[in-house]
Amino acid sequence: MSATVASPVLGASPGLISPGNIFYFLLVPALILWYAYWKLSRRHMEELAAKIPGVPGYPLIGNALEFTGTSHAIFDNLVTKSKNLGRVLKVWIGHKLMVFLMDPDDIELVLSSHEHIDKAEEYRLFEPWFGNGLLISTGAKWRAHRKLIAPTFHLNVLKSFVDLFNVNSLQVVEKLNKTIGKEIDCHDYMSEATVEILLETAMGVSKKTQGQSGYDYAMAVMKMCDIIHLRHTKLWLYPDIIFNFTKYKDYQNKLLGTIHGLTRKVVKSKKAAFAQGIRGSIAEVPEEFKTKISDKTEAKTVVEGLSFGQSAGLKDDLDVDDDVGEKKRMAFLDLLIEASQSGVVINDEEIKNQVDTIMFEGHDTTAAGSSFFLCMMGAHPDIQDKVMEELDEIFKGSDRPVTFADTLEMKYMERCLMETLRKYPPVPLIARQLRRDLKLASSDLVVPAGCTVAIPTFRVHRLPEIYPNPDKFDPDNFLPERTANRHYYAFIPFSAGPRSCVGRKYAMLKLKILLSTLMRNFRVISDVPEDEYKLQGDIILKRADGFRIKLVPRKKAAA
Ligand code: HEM
Repeated sequence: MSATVASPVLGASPGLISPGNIFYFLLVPALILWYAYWKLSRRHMEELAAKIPGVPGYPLIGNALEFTGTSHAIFDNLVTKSKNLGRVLKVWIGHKLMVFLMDPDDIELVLSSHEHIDKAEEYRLFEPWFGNGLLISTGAKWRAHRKLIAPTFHLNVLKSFVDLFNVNSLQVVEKLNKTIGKEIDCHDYMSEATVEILLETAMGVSKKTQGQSGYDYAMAVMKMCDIIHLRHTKLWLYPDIIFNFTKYKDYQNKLLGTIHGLTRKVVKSKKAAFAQGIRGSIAEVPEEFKTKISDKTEAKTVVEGLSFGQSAGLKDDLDVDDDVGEKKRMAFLDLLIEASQSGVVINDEEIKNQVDTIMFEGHDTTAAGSSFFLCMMGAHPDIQDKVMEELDEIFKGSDRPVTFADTLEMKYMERCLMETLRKYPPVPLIARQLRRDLKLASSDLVVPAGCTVAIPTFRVHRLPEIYPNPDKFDPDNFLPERTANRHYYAFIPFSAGPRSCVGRKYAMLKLKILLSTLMRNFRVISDVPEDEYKLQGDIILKRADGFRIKLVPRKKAAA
């Protein structure tokens, strides 16, 4: 071979020092150094994690295979496996550590803390949807916005929504009258109704002027949840760098177009009304629906269902009894727009984020809760009879609208609602990012900083030590004598502590008015026993087999 033919290596450079070689010489040690640093920085976490019991996994992927299959299969698998394990359980998903806590004493440490308030990293997938909204924000921003928003769900504001809850509930009855005797998925009806109720109450706009049906919005939300759940379970879709090149990204953009389209319109109409000096909801209430706004003495007789936790001697920012003053007693969007006029506490983009957050949190959770309630009525006719007896006692056959005072009399129905939220908590899992090690109360274990702490409400609500016969639907679980000595953190459908649900009183009042109106008009029939339900826990708990029920009229349906 002639010496003039350059070797591909030597010919490129007379020595070993080519730019390519320098790159490799530097890259390899840099990678080794980075890996050594990464391993070292995780040593503390891995040492503590090694002591926590868990399911054996595989190298590199850990327990990731437990999260494969259909939504229902994943949910079923996790629930079944966790039943036989202890109350603290570790799971590795690739390099990510998740520690599940099921002991109420441990849960209290996390949820009551003002330190462990950061949402888990997995919530970042909501960012394109909610931006920096209350559900996912943290630190000073979260604190300032929580302080601003919590009073807008004060009982005195909620009482002013009673008439609109009534009007909207009767409109659902009219729609359902057309389905008599046919099998329906009641979740479709509940989703549409809960979106429309939110528009007319917390947002204070008329649903008629929004040009897009609540149903389209609700369906877009449901599909967005499917995408987010898919990214939580199909791990290759989790990093944006891959997700952005998939068909799901385009689909997500389309869905967000529908979702943000509605919220933009809502903010625009409210601002226009505000500019004209109009305050409060612009939705119309026909004269016959106008009930007397209850006086302050009634607020003092609030039962535990509305004033969650107060009965257990616990208070948070929603349980303040003091009169917060006329100025602060404004509905959600009214107050945000007023605050934005000064531009200090909240700007326009942040208002949109909060509207997106409340529209999602406020509708999908209550749609699931009310749908499960109706299924429970169908599955337990004896319990349904008792609910009807109580309602007949309160309303004595009259068609009059529900008053706030009536809702306080619905003691048995409230127990049924609580029991529904126990067995089927709409938010089946709450997750936090730990910034500091957490020494557990139930054992000597320490949960390491840097991991995700997951609180599976669905499992906690079925602990046999706390709820004997936990799979039985038994509203008496919420008799005062039974709740009195129960650990407060053993029933957490609305979470608890500083990051508890701001909408819980709104939810309970709305559900009582909506569901009592339905139960005054219909009997629910269902021949699917509870143990045949196929559940899926993608963000919000649902029945994968559909919320199938039939309705028959309790009295002659309106023509
Ligand atoms: C049955 C109905 C509802 C249930 C079961 C429920 C449950 C929950 C839960 C468990 C959380 C904590 C989530 C977490 O930490 O990841 C939460 C937070 C929240 N909920 Fe609800 N919710 C319901 C209804 C509502 C309603 C009607 C609204 C508003 C109108 C609402 C607004 C919010 C907001 C804004 C947060 C975030 C609070 C914060 O982080 O400071 N929720 N909800």
